[in-house]
Amino acid sequence: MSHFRESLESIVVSANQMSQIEGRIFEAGMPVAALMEKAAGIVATRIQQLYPFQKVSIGVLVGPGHNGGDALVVARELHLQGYSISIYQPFSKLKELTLQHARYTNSLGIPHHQTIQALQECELIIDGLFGFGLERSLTSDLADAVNLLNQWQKPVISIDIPSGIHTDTGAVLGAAVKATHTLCLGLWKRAIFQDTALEYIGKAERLDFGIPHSDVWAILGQNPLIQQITPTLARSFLPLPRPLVTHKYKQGHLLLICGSSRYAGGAILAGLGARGSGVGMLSIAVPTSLKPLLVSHLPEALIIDCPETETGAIAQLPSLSQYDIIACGPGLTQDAETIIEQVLQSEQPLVLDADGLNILAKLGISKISTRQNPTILTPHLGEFKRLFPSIENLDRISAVSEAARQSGAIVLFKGARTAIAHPDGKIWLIPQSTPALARGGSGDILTGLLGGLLAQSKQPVDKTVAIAAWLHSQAGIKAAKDKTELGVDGITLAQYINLAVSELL
Ligand SMILES: NC(=O)C1=CN([C@@H]2O[C@H](COP(=O)(O)OP(=O)(O)OC[C@H]3O[C@@H](n4cnc5c(N)ncnc54)[C@H](O)[C@@H]3O)[C@@H](O)[C@H]2O)[C@@H](O)CC1
Ligand SMILES: Nc1ncnc2c1ncn2[C@@H]1O[C@H](COP(=O)(O)OP(=O)(O)O)[C@@H](O)[C@H]1O
Ligand SMILES: [K+]
Repeated sequence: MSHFRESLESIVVSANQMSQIEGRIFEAGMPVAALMEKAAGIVATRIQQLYPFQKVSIGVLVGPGHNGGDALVVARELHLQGYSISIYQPFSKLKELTLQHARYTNSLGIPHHQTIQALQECELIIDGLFGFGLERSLTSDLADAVNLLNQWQKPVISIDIPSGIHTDTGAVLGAAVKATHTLCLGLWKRAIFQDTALEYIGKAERLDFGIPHSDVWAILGQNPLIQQITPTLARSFLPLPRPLVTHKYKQGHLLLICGSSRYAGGAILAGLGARGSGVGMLSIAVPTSLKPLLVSHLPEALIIDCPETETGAIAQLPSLSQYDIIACGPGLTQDAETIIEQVLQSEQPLVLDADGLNILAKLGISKISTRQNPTILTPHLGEFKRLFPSIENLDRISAVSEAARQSGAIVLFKGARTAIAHPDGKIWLIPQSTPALARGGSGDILTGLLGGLLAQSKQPVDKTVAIAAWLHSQAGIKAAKDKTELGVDGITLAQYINLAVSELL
């Protein structure tokens, strides 16, 4: 892919932004019908690549707007190529252009049906009910039709976005088409990155139909607020190549503070994540009784044995001044409150995870507001709710953005699709991952990896946080490919980090 085309690949837009971008194109003179012909023509070509066997019978769902218009153009082209097409068109009132296409497909003899049952024998469904113009919930008859379609469990290709999914929030509006494949038109829409929409989107693909870059930048600005991490961005954010003349302390010194007699494994896994980052020097502060265990798992790390509480948590920390980055939390238990107070006073960038976050929630999130250097919070949903109880009823992308704004921290919101927000409004999205990571210990690996990359990086902190999350997901994907979704324990995951890096280069 050329650099020119690739630069649109990272862009993620809302419905409103997409409609403004299209609006500029139309205002400049591009006929609406010509743009539809272009976009839908590319969809039809892609469907032919995916299903080249013309004997396949295809059902096409047609909505009232331009998504329906796209679907009719696709129906026409596939019909002319010899495919057997049946159309489901439940609306009598159509937008003018869509109506014209419907007249023509009718004249070609393609059957138009008002009930979805007529499509029951079709082997493939193309969904053009609604695109980014969906503004209210699907009503009863239509919702019933969509639910019935989902029960058939046929291959479904959705045009632009699965119909019924809100383009921004990814919420299901009444009912939504469960696609096996989504062909996103022109620019990635927000919903593609929302956990709530994932089961509906299937395999997502962006089809470029030649949107002028100037129109995109005119609406989004040169530094768009929301971007997904692409391999090109990931490559440019990595702390590579290393300078030839360097030494270990110049490649970053990370202090991990983690573990307790109850949760020893969290410290080991965070250490292994840091190992995967290639950090120059790794120190790990653990309760004194854990030292021999940590030394045996991580011979390269400097293990600092800390006095421990009666319950086996870290009671006291060494001086923190010599480290580039501190990452703190995995396996601490809630008894480590005093040390969280101490790390909050530290002058370095600070990553807080797991019990570090639970203790911070108790102390109050405002505790981080006086910190001079960045604080990075890495909550999963449960931790997020404890930290930000006032953020309710928002989709994940809006929620993480609001959390960063309220707290002044960089917030990495873990999930099936992890999202990272900077207090200035910038958001990074992680496009792919694997449920193989839904497993105790995956998050500890991320904490170590993130700390280790931050210690080495010369990039802005939010970019490094994003690349850590991206590598973590990629390592999971690669491990799951080799070992199945059941084979990605923490130690395995850590070993695949390096493979994710080397494949990127
Ligand atoms: N305008 C163009 O020429 C292009 C449009 N494109 C397509 O156009 C789509 C956007 O088209 P539109 O703006 O027409 O919007 P949609 O086709 O997504 O749907 C909007 C229509 O559905 C109605 N509607 C919304 N919610 C409804 C509900 N719950 N129940 C019943 N009716 C409902 C609206 O009143 C409107 O008529 C994109 O997703 C894409 O597929 C792309 O092909 C690019 C080119
Ligand atoms: N369904 C999923 N798909 C992709 N990634 C997931 C999924 N569930 C969890 N993850 C990832 O796995 C990690 C789990 O972290 P966390 O919940 O902190 O676990 P732990 O504390 O047990 O290590 C996060 O990076 C999260 O994004
Ligand atoms: K659709």
